[in-house]
Amino acid sequence: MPEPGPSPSQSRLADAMARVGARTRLTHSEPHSDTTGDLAPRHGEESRAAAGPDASALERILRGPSGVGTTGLYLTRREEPPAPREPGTPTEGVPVPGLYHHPVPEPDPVRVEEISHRIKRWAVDEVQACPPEWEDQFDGFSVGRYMVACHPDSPTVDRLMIATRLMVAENALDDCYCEDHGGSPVGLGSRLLLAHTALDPLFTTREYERPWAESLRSDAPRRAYRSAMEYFVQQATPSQADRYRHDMARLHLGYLAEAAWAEADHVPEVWEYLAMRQFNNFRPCPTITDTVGGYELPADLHARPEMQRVIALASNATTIVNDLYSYTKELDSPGRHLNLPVVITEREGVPDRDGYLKAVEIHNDLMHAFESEAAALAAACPVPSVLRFLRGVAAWVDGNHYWHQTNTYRYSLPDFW
Ligand SMILES: CC(C)=CCC/C(C)=C(\C)COP(=O)(O)OP(=O)(O)O
Ligand SMILES: [Mg+2]
Repeated sequence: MPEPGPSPSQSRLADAMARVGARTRLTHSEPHSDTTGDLAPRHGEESRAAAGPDASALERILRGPSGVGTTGLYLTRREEPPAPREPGTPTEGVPVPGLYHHPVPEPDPVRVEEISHRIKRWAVDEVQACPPEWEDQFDGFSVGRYMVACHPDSPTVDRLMIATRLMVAENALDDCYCEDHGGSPVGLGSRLLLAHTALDPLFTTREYERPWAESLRSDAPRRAYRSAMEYFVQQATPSQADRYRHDMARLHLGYLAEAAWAEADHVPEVWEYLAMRQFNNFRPCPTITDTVGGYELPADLHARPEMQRVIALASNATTIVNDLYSYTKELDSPGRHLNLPVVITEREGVPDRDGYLKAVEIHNDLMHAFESEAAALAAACPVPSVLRFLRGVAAWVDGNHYWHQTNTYRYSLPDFW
């Protein structure tokens, strides 16, 4: 059976590789940003060897192994292709003008419906994380559509539910501890640490383990974290579970920095904000793409500096997308809600519109850097699990943009154009 043609994310990596091959050499040391604010090539260690393979070679790599006897190299394949969008079906919402992004096919409505039904039952009945007064907001979040769009290679609904429960749990904690469902920076550190033990358990004496275990049932975030993590570890390898715990510790550290600035009513420098947003970040979502897909990126390949840089760049791009689409919602919320356009405007003394448009440019620079680095890594390390993981991260980036653009229940664009 002929292999399917390259998906958007595969073609994108191939295009980016062509750009990398034609551009100045990238090196393997840490990033060094120059005065232009672009992600300049990094200084230090030896430059990368001669330009990488041409785009067609990379497309062949990214399509993965083909021919007789290679099916087994794909640990899992989707049961059915995503349903094509009916011609002329308008997608809700419009993309931010000038935002570099890749449209995605409309998520399979059958799968969206199934996930939406299952996750509502879990949130309402299984973990009591969604009281009746929050149900409209829960439905408006459209988490089923979000996750189907972000994990197009998930072979089963059960595996997709792993990501969906974690997404709901992560947002429940953000809403209840940090945002508009009773959130506060005061005492956040204690609440976050105790909730984190639902992911990264306490090991202590029997006498004290009992009250700890009881505490995990004491509020919606902890019930949701504990249950979602239980389902996750049933399908994840120990190294995937450890990766996720590490990424969630990063997230919670980011929440604490944001809370410290809120308590002091402090506006950070732009670079300080970008550093915080690299931790208060969607990272724990794309990095489970292999668990959701039913394969594993080995721990040693995940730990490579080049892979860590790709993950950070992709995750940063996804999170600045949130800053851009949630800008008006956050302007309308009580107090000052920090996001990249607001911090640029305040710290660089420019009008709101200019701050917003500069944030768009920063997002675009991050996206181009992600794609170039991912393409270079794909060419340098064409291991099937690496290629599939990179495609999965790229798909998460695209699906995340699709969800932000189309969630007109939650987001609307400023009138800057
Ligand atoms: C799902 C997940 C891991 C979230 C991590 C951090 C987070 C809550 C975001 C990146 C979304 O940011 P924000 O708090 O601004 O959310 P909204 O703009 O209210 O959607
Ligand atoms: Mg936001």
